[in-house]
Amino acid sequence: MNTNVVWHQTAVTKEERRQRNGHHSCVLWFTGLSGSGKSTVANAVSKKLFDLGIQNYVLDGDNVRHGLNKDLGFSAEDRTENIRRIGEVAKLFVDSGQFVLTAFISPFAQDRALVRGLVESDEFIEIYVKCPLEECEKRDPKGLYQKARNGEIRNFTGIDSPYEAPEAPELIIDTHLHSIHQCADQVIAYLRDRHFIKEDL
Ligand SMILES: Nc1ncnc2c1ncn2[C@@H]1O[C@H](COP(=O)(O)OS(=O)(=O)O)[C@@H](OP(=O)(O)O)[C@H]1O
Ligand SMILES: Nc1ncnc2c1ncn2[C@@H]1O[C@H](COP(=O)(O)OP(=O)(O)O)[C@@H](O)[C@H]1O
Repeated sequence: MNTNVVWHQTAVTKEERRQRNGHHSCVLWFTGLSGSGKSTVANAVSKKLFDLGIQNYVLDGDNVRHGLNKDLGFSAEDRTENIRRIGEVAKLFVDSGQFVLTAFISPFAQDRALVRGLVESDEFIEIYVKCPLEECEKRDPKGLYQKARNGEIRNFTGIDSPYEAPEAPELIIDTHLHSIHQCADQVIAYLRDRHFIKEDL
């Protein structure tokens, strides 16, 4: 760590940004197996928030791994570093007064706990995108499970790399039981219940 670097207080505060935006800011942390529906539901929620006038942005596993984290692979160490960096980016989004929706497998409970600890307790909502492995394999939107089963990809989550399901997430959405629209509405209902979305919106 560089001890000559000091945190610079910004001229505009998080509270002032929230007031200008007319809403709170927080992390919606989607976690689940590949193909469980993280990206699909996060984007559906993003659109609904956008239509309500809520500033938000989706950070997606595939996209971030093309840029910021293109030096990282899928070993346990690299996944941990992947999530740590995303957590820091998510924190900046919260500071900017926006909702940030993250769609990463984030298979390790300890890594998710680390991110939770980066922000305030009312700024982190862990959403377990629950879907049985068999269903994810059936969907196999990118054909990666097939490759993992054929031994063409190693350390694939759910096949030969572990996924630690959240023990106490704020929300669980069962994407094999409900439609995309229903799952997105479940997230929006949670946000309304907890006043992350104001009553008049
Ligand atoms: N070995 C292995 N295991 C899991 N996933 C793999 C692997 N190799 C490539 N992919 C593709 O990368 C996406 C997962 O990236 P993440 O950054 O979300 O993973 S992690 O949180 O660091 O575990 C994941 O995307 P999603 O399907 O959107 O989850 C896969 O498309
Ligand atoms: N209820 C649902 N929620 C989310 N995705 C669903 C649902 N039902 C079917 N799907 C399909 O499952 C796939 C999920 O893929 P994706 O969102 O990329 O998952 P992930 O980001 O978790 O890897 C998509 O093809 C999507 O259309």
